Amino acid sequence: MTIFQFPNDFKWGTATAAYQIEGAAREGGRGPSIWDTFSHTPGRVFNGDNGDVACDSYHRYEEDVELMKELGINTYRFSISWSRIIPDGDGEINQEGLDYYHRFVDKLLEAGIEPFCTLYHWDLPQALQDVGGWENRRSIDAFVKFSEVMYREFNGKIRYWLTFNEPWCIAFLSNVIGVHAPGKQDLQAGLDVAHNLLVAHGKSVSKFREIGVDGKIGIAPNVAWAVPYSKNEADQGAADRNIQVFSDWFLDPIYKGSYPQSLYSWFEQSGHVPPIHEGDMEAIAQPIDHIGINYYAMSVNRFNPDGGYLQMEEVDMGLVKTDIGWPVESRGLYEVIHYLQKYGNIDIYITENGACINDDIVNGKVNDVRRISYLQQHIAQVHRVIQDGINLKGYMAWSLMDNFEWAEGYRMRFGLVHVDYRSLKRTPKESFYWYQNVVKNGWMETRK
Ligand SMILES: CCOCCOc1ccc(-c2cn(C[C@@H]3NC[C@@H](O)[C@H]3O)nn2)cc1
Repeated sequence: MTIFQFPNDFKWGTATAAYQIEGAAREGGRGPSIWDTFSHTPGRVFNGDNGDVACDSYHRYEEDVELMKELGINTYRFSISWSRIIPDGDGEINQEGLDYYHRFVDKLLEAGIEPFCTLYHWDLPQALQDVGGWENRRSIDAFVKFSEVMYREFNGKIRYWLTFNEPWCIAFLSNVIGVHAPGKQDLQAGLDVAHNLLVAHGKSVSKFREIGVDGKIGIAPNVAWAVPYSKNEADQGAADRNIQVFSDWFLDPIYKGSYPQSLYSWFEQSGHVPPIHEGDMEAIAQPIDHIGINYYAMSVNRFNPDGGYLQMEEVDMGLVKTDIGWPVESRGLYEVIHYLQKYGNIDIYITENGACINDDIVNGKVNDVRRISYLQQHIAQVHRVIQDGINLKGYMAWSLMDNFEWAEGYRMRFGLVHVDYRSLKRTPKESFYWYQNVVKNGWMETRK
């Protein structure tokens, strides 16, 4: 038997996001977001699923907090629906929206659970998209205004903040690959969005410092770890580009004040460059306190001239996969966190890690042993990283409960808690009780 002992002050949590769990899409003064539009556009989301109701957490948040108390976590990562706070993106403030999040955050604090708040988890107010969305620099000032409202309103209640969740998804998955909202397939649009969200991030961090918020702030890139299929240069280049587009493209501007040269040149060779205005790179490079890392899987990459904007393809090496088709390989978590040490021994939180395992309820239980195995492997890697002296401060399992998995709709389940989408009944899975034990003990044991 092996025991993996974690620091006493380690943050154990779970994570969710507003559009994926709240529902109440047209209640409480909320305005439409790009995900309301996208999910109601035929063909964009599996089965025509949408977030109109989701897990109904807008009305059931007290029940959700009770589940968190039962789970024993000390941290809960959630996101703010921008269009609940400012329905048209940069106009009037909706007090009902602020009131909702005060009720929710107060419940967390009463339960002794640290709120860990993501300001932007993909749900841009539609009114801003109508005038170009993140391609339009107007969204920069709109985001800074939204973030200022939140900083001033929740200073003293929320101490841990993230500006953006998964900037690669916001920029490239949504505007170059096109499977997420707004569903564009235009490389220049992706570079414009990536740049403008970075400027918005930096200006929001400056506002956070100017206000003197009692807390810490950062950003949460989803990261890729990739190894080349062969030793030939073309395959190595493909793997490097894949890694860099998720992490370096965003963290180099923040930590170094410039884009990574090799990937910048890669895009430039096809005539695409970020729309850098005077002062932008200085605005982006505001010091931050932590980064959140979202890790799910690693990949084996090889060069393919027809392989999209990176001329890269992932090679199926026959590994065990989760039910969304991602290979289970926890080694990548260890490798990528070491890779990120080039930015210094920064405070890192694993703000998302989990498995899509679509087991259903049988005789009142969900025996999701594959999710337990996935979590065990990845939490062991977290322990290795800490043993190496890296400042890994916390782990938030994705997700507390099954929820709206974007273009996959409700068919893909990542939760420790099962949700029946007809009755909205929550049922803790076996992985919930396994994780509860790890959190309670502060250590994890494996059989051998
Ligand atoms: C035809 C090519 O198709 C490419 C699809 O490419 C991807 C890549 C990555 C993802 C992805 C989904 N998640 C989980 C979420 N993280 C944030 C939280 O909201 C979770 O729901 N992480 N990455 C999806 C699709």
